[in-house]
Amino acid sequence: MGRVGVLLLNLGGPDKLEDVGPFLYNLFSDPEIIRLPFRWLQKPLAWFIATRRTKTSQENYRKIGGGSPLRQITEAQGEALREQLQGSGLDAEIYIAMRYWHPFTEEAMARLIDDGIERVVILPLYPQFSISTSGSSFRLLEKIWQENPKLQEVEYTVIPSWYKEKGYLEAMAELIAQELDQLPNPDNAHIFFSAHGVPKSYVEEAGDPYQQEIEECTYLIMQTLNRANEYTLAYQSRVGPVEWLQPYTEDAIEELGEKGIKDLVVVPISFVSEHIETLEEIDIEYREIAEDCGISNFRRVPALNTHPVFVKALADLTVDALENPSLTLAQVNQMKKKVKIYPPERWEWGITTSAEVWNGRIAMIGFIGLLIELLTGHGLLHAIGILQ
Ligand SMILES: C=CC1=C(C)c2cc3[nH]c(cc4nc(cc5[nH]c(cc1n2)c(C)c5CCC(=O)O)C(CCC(=O)O)=C4C)c(C)c3C=C
Ligand SMILES: [Fe+2]
Ligand SMILES: [Fe+2]
Repeated sequence: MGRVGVLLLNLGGPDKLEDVGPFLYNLFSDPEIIRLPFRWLQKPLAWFIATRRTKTSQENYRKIGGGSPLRQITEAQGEALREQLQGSGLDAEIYIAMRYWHPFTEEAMARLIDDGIERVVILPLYPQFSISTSGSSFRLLEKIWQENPKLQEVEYTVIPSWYKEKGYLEAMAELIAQELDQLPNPDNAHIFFSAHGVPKSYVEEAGDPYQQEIEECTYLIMQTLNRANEYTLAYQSRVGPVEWLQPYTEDAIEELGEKGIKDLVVVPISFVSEHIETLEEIDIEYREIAEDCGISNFRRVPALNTHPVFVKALADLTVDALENPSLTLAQVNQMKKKVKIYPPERWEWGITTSAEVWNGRIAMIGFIGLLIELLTGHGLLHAIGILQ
């Protein structure tokens, strides 16, 4: 076998407060994060939203030490994986490919080519697939592969999602059990799975399998845990005005508080490293909500980070991927997008879903155009003299 590389995909996060604005701009420039009918609107809208969000987001990063720990943790995971693979006789180089911040996917691919890697395993650090996370990285990689002739000789295989992996489920169950057992009465605790949300339209219109994978993953973790505790699944971190997957974490916590739940063990399940949504959103914001509604014992299960059982699971996934038939990026992008075409391909007359979708979009574009014009002083209404 030629020289092997493992490409670890992750989202990336600002290392320091000055990075927050450009990081947010990169994130909102991605059509897999904000799905617009017109490409030309993407960059101005990304600039607009990033500019508006930067201050609040910086405040949140300030509360967790002035930047995201994601790069450091992902590097430690990469190093632990390299050692684990070496221990089982596979010498592999690890490459970290972030989607919106350093080390960018393009940088990782350039290094991988320079190092003369001949076989690559593409392993997203997201257990469940979403169009907005692994899907976005896969799409970018497909483009990089198509555009670089040097990559035509590099063999690769993709692991689309891996939430059913035994070692992953066992590591999650172990961490939950540890947290439950800190409580005076572990059997009475309510287990609260908090997944990162996505807009509802991703699932219902674009066919994102994310919700189904999250639900199945939650069920499998509970089976592995093998305890009789009651549990809830809710979705956190909603951004913007559209509807996201429900129930929202904040509402579900309040409801449990009203029902008289006193002990809550919160499990972050869409992500395997500590990041702003665990350290700030759960540990600070949701804890406050819980305490305000009478939940006196609020505990959060730590992220997997470099948990040895989890690292072993990543190594097993890598070895299995090398031993099994390869999966291409085109196959995975096709396979994971299985329901409706978005936007609807064929126009239908009357009060149809497609008409409603387009009406909404046209109204949104008009509204955004007006906002940008009011802020910048340039645009159609100024040109034709309606605004001065
Ligand atoms: C599985 C995990 C994630 C999904 C799904 C996801 C979808 C998603 N996220 C946004 C908007 C933002 N995400 C931000 C940061 C961020 N998101 C994830 C994970 C998922 N996102 C991570 C790991 C991070 C980085 C965290 C860090 O420590 O830096 C941010 C920036 C932070 C903030 O301002 O709140 C935004 C904004 C959307 C719109 C979306 C689905 C469409
Ligand atoms: Fe996010
Ligand atoms: Fe958030």
